[in-house]
Amino acid sequence: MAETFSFKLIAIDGKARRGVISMPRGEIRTPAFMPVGTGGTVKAMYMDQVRGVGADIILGNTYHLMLRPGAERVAKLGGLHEFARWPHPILTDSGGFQVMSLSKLRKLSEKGVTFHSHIDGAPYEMSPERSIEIQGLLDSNIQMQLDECTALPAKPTEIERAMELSLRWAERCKTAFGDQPGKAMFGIVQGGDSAVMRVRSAQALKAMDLKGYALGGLAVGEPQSVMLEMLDITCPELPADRPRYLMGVGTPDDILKSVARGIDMFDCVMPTRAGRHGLAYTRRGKINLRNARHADDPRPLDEESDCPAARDYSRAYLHHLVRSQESLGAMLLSWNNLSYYQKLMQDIRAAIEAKAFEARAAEISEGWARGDI
Ligand SMILES: CNc1nc2c(CCNCC3CCCC3)c3nc(N)[nH]c(=O)c3cc2[nH]1
Repeated sequence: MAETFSFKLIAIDGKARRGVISMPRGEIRTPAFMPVGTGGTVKAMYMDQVRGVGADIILGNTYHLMLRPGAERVAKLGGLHEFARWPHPILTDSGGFQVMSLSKLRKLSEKGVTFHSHIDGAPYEMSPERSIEIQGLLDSNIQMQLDECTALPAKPTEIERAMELSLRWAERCKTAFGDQPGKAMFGIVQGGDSAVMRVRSAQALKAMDLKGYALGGLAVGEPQSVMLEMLDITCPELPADRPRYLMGVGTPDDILKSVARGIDMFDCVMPTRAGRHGLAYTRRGKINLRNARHADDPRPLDEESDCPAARDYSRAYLHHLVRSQESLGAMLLSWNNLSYYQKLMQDIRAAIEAKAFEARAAEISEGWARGDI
């Protein structure tokens, strides 16, 4: 265990990077996929299973946890690691993105954002300082700055306003965070789909000498080509020796293409949310187990997988569970999907070390294209 936060690059293949983040709570192998644990739980999974499929870090959700059960309550109970029995690193988002997408009657100003809880309508205020305070109360190991994510498409003046506000909030978060050796506060690059704004945001955040950098304002409905273009423009402006986190991404294809452009960390609700809706990720693409064609199929999802959910249950049984809305359906498919995503990241890390990333990425994509699932 390291006393401080450090990022080491182990291998580089083109722009793809294999690295490791060392922190007191443990190490994070990159490129990393971080399962989303919104209310202090990775839905339908035991934390032992989450660890068992190979996750080194999970996400907590400042917005949800501050509303229920409350950040001060979690702190009194020993912090999120104790509360949720996850002893490894936790990254928390700052809450701004969730406020704008979930809460009611929200008002944004220089000071921060005021809003009413989507749960009981109670009024709240989230300033950069309060967001960092809440993430501290949760004992989060990697804390995100409070930012404003611009929905796309947006007018250039709107993109510039939100990007500049986010930079001022980054400074305030850096001041509020202070110096916490074993923890990190990441800045978030904004700038919408504007190359000029992205470069300005990245350069200003680089000057703040932060421990890590997220790319925000993407995966908000823009075409994949636009997202990838923003990566091509932004990554070269960021310091090579700090981790880069692409927020909210994504599908396996998004991940392969983003690793190829220099991204180290990902988070996405897809594998767990899709699992709860009967969708299974496999080496040969996605399977919708609600579909009647699986009703008599005795084959498992993937006989070669080392995950019991993929290897020991027939598609007919999974189809039955999903159709009957049995909890075990969501549990087994979430397990399968997270296992698939972690296996994908393991493949990616090994391929970069072997300087064979491009070829391996092509093989993985062919597997999906082949279908016959
Ligand atoms: C899905 N697409 C997407 N997600 C974005 C997210 C959220 C990432 N996921 C966080 C977890 C989800 C629940 C608990 C934490 C973004 N977050 C911030 N702060 N800023 C963005 O520009 C930002 C942009 C994002 N785009």
